This record gives sequence, structure tokens and C-alpha cells, in this order.
Amino acid sequence: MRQTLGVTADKCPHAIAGPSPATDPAPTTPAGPAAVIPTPRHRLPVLGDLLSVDPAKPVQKEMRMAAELGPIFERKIVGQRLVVVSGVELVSEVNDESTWAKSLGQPIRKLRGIAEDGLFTAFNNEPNWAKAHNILAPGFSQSALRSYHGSMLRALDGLRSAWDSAAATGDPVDVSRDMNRLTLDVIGLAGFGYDFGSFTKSAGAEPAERPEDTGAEPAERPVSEDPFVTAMSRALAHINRTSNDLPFVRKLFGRKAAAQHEADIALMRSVVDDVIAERSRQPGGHDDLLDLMLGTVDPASGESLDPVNIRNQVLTFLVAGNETTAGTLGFALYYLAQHPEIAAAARAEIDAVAPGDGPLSFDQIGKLRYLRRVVDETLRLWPAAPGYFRKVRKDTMLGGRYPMPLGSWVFVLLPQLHRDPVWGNDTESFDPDRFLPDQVRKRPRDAYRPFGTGPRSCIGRQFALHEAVLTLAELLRRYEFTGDPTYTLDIQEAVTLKPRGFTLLVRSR
Ligand code: HEM
Repeated sequence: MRQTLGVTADKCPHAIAGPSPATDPAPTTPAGPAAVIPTPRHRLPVLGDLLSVDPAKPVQKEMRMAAELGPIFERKIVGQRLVVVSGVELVSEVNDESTWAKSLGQPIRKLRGIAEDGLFTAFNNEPNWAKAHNILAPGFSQSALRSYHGSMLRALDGLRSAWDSAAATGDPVDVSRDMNRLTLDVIGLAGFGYDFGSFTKSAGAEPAERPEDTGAEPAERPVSEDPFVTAMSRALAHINRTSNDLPFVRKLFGRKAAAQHEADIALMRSVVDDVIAERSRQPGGHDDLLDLMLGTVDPASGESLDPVNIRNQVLTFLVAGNETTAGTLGFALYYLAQHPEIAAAARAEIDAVAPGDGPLSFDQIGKLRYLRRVVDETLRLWPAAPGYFRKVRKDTMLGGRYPMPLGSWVFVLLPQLHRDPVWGNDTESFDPDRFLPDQVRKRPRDAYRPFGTGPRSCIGRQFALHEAVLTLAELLRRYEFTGDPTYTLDIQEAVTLKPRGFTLLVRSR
């Protein structure tokens, strides 16, 4: 496996500072007699468990099934087998790199159409994974993050002027839309020096796909008028919609949408190629991910990344670094609005760490430990990337009793793992103090995996956490906000999770 060439993300020297978790439990259980994995009731001939699928909210449906069927269950849809694992002991086993590895599940394979062998969608043995991992890892170190702080603040200016106007007019803000605008601007500026200007180009943005053409929800709108953003929103919506459908349905009804999808990907590639070409003419001095990719060689192989792979990495970061952080911020704002006492405690911490109203400094963000726990707890209840796929490297018995022949794969269902009994008996309540160091130490490390596991875990973890804490701090210190008391949390699933239809009324402090 080439993937062991670089540092593993879990042992990364720039791993996030924080409480040290308890030692992992032993990853394998001694083998006993083989058992049958629980399945849903009412399995049909040929169609299998098709009736158990909720195409609009597959993750939330799987959570209900896990609550009913237990820490492991199997679904078969028209012959395709899916094993869903969510109990902490079983997850601990499938996270063991000596027996299991990352697998590219269906939605991730579909993303390959956009990002090919970019970091997120590369197969484990594709040479470009190790090369890009080694070249890009320094781009996520503490010192690199420090240099992105200014770009994050610049992107936040756009959000602040939009919320200032809303505060003046009394209009509610659409939280998910604004968080998407912000995170796109952040990754564009910090990663590639590209300004999407989402808050200035946003007026009158068209729906991502006309609902009557494609079945898209009217709510799926691109966050700005930028043609790249329109193409990306539409391409992701297409991937989401076609991830769970049946091939013959797609063939019959999906020709027009497939042609549009190809055109969208072509447009995204050409925009990114232009950005790279322009930077290649004036390389250096930007201190961002693009400079790193254009100007560094992989210390292990002595090779640099080829231009097509650089394009794949840029597309990867725009996709992987945008929706996930935006969803997390949306959920965090939802919980802060629900719990004024938690918002007040966070504000008190911010005021103590950063009196006055100048922009927060990089070092001040690391001192906001309570607010960081708010983000941790948000990622527990609603991990924006709701799971990851693992495949077995050799015949094994999962949990000592479920046979997993070589090549079998499972899906780790994170929101349910994060509600495992090790979290206590009030797992639905929002309680940031679950992440106090002594509480963290009491739990197995594998009880909490919002950023995945092993060498293929999230390279952008610290970037995302810094961005999330900074954004929430800037919003909390500038605005009081109240949610609509009639709103009940509605979670939109589109590869990632985010609150849908959630608005806030904001008032300047
Ligand atoms: C709260 C925000 C985020 C969450 C919850 C999150 C979650 C994850 C998860 C669960 C994985 C592993 C997927 C798998 O095993 O298949 C992953 C991988 C990845 N993430 Fe993130 N992510 C976040 C933010 C970011 C950001 C901001 C970036 C970039 C700036 C990023 C870039 C990546 C990349 C490139 C990978 C693939 C790493 C590899 O395989 O080498 N993510 N992320």
C-alpha cells in the first residue's frame, strides 16, 4: 500500500491540540460461530429491501433502522448488499488499518467524475494519492493555517455586511445559504487566491436546476451567480440524486440531465485550468495550497504533481472543503439559537479572550475552548459528512461472528455511532461539556469520528475547525440572534447534511 508513505493523519505532528482520548479498545473480538447480520423485515424477492429506502433522507432512515436493528445491519437492494455499522466496538474493528482500509462507496465513486484521483476520491493504491498527501500536508500545518487566517477574515467581511443589512432591515437570514457562501469564499481565497465574491454576486441567483427538468428541489439554489458555482451546485445535486437510483431508471429518464452534468464538469475544469494557468505565469509568494502544489516535490518520490492532478486537487478542495464546513456552521447556529444559555457562555468566553471589537487574532481562536466544544458537540449530533466506507483486506469475522470475506465493505454511520450508549442515555441533548478533557478521556477514541479514520481521514480538519470557531466567534460577538420558534430541525441530505429552511433574525450587539 502506497498510502503508508506519508504520515498517517492520526499521528500527524500537526494534529489538533486537545484532550488526549483513552486508549483504543483491542480492535478484534475472538472468532465464535458465524451469525447472520440482522436485516429489515419484509424483504422482497428480487427487489430485496427496496421498500426500506428513503431516497430523500437515506442517512436519517438508516439511523432509524440502526436504532431498531442494532449496531450492525444489512440491506440488499436489487442484489446490491450494504452493511451498515454503528456500534463503537464494531467501528473500532473496521477502523483497524491492518485488516480494513478506506473504500470508495457509490457517492464517492460518483464524485470521481468531477475530481478523478484527487485526494478524497483516489483509490488507496493510486500513486497520486501518496504524492499529493505528502505535498499538501504542510499546507494544513499550524503555520499554514496562520497564513490563511487573514483570508478567512476577508471572506467574513462579506458575511458581516450581509448580516448588518439584515439587522438594519429586520429581514431573516437564510443560514445554510449564507454559510455556503462564506465557506466557498474562504476556500477560494485561502486555497487558491480566487475570490468567488459570493455575497456580492448573489443577487437574483437562479435555481441550480429547474425543478421541472430534473426533479431538483426548488431550494437547491447556487449560492451565487458565478457560473462556476452554478455548475458545481448542479453537478453535486445531480450526483446526489443519481447515487441511489437504479441504472435502468437513469437510462430511461436521465439523458438530458446526464448531458448537462457533462457540460457542468467541463465548465468547472476549464475555470480551474484558467486559475492554474494564471498562477503558473506568476508563481510563488501567495502562501496557499496552489503555490504548494505548483512549487513543491513529494519528498518520498522526488516527483511533483502533474497539471491534471493539480486541477483535480483544486476541485476536491472546493467540494470537500465547502459543504461540510457550511453544514457544520448551520447546525451550530441552530443549536446556539436553541440554547441562549450556551450562546451566552460562548459570548462571555469571547469577550474575555478578545475584549474590544477589532478582528480576532489567530492565537485568540485557540483560546476559545468552550466555543470549540460547541463545534465538537455539533459534529457529534450532526456530522456533516455522515459516514465513510471501509473494505476488508482479508477474510475476517467482524465482531467475532459476522463473516466478511475479502473484498466485503461496510458503511460507518456516524450520527448513530455518535449516539452509541457510551455517550450516556441523553444522546439527543446538546451538551458541549461532553467534550471536557476528563469526559473525552473516559470514552473510546472510536466513539467519535466526524473526520474519518486512518491515513485517509480529513486533511482539512484543522482548517475546518479554525474556520468554524472563528466564524461563530465573529458572529456571536457582533449579533444577537433568534431562531423562528415554529421551526423544527429539517435535515437536508445532499452527500453532506445541513439544516434546511432554517432562518435567524439578527440584531447588532
Ligand atoms: C467540518 C468540516 C469537515 C468534515 C466533517 C469533514 C469530514 C471528512 C471525512 C469524514 C473524511 C473521510 C472520508 C472517507 O473516509 O471517505 C474527509 C476527508 C477529506 N477531507 Fe474533510 N471534512 C471537513 C472539512 C474539510 C475541509 C475544510 C477540507 C479542505 C480544505 C477537507 C478536505 C478533505 C480531503 C482532501 C479529504 C480526503 C483525504 C484523503 O483521503 O487523503 N475537508 N473529510
